[in-house]
Amino acid sequence: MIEIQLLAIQAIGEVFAGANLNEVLRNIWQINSRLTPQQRGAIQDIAYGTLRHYGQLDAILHQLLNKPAQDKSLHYLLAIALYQLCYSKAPAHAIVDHAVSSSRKITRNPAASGLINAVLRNFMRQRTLLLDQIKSNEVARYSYPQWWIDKLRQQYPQDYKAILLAGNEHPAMILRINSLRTSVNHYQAMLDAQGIGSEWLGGSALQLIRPVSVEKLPGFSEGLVTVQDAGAQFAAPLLDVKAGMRVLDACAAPGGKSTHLAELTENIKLTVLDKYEDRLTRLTENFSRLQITDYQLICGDAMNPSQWWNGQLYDRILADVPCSASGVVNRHPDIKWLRRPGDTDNFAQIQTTILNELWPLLRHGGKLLYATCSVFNEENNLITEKFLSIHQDASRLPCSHEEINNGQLLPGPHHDGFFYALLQKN
Ligand SMILES: C[S@@+](CC[C@H](N)C(=O)[O-])C[C@H]1O[C@@H](n2cnc3c(N)ncnc32)[C@H](O)[C@@H]1O
Repeated sequence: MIEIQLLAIQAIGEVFAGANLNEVLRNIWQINSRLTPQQRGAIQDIAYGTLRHYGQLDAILHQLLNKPAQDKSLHYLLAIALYQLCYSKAPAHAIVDHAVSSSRKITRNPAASGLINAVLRNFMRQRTLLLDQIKSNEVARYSYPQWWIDKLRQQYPQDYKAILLAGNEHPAMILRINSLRTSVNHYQAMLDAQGIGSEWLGGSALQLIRPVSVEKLPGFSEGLVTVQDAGAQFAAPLLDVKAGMRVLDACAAPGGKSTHLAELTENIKLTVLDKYEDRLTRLTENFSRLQITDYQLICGDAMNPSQWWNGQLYDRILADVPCSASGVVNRHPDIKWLRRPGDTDNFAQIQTTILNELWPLLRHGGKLLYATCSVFNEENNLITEKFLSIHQDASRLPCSHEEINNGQLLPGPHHDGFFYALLQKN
């Protein structure tokens, strides 16, 4: 457990220094190639769980420490051990013993191991009282930065608590059945035969009762299914693509929504664009696994179509723009600690530019779907309302789905948070 704790500390330290958790873990796996799948799973669980509940764990530490630990690694070690004590089934004495040993690997200062031991044992003695004392502290209760809580309360006075809590749940594993290759009923029977329970959510979406690794999914490498959140699966059907149409996915990588477009309608002229070469590599892997070969790939900037556009208008455009990702914190708990209050304004500028630049590429009568995985209004309705006020040739079509309210799909047990605005050129 000591090595697991130490690598989890490294991951959390790098996230708080500004790095993306997935990339950090990928690097840790690469450098420590001898880690077993179980060890990787344990590190991942501790890193994700500690970040998911960091507001609470940090508040407990503030109660227990007279002053914050000088060495940040010791602070993260305490947070990790508290996470394990509160949320794991590991025996408490083993967690404390291992934390003390881990502290010896971090520093030779003997006071450090004494501190770790005293703080953790103190927590175990006063657990109920300490948890009670931090109840009135919102950052501790919800485990989000205060500005994030305040923004959601202001924008969703009725729903903000449910949104915050949904972001702290373990994400569901949802599959999209490739309708070109199989059917929902048939694939569900294949899952049943493997002892993998699932629930149909509508359309091509099946939620697994318990997540499994993709290698265990029948026909995964042959392209029968894709792992994709149910909310993300709303995008392709909304765009209403017909055979023969020219379709642009302007922010396409890693290809979740564009592969869905290709699965839903055969014989479309699909162009997939993304600004980043490395992300396009992942996209091509996904296309080839799903055996989709008929598409045009462009590495280019959606903010600057003059660099890559050949002048032929599109019938449909998907603009799944870069955003704060505030609707998918359940999958990426690092996001809530990495974002800063001003980030939404920066994203809004990029989103507005992409929308304005893509609009001239759409033919008259054509449709553009503006999408984000954010719940912040500045990236969603505020962008599209401003766009509609400036572009007289644009109108907004309804996104008819009972769960989508004014374009916004709030995160819940069966899907993440998304925003969709379907715009038509008149
Ligand atoms: C929300 S993700 C898209 C997810 C994708 N649609 C899917 O369903 O798998 C946004 C994508 O936009 C890309 N991106 C960011 N800025 C861009 C730009 N200026 N032009 C084109 N792509 C951009 C990012 O690399 C990222 O892959």
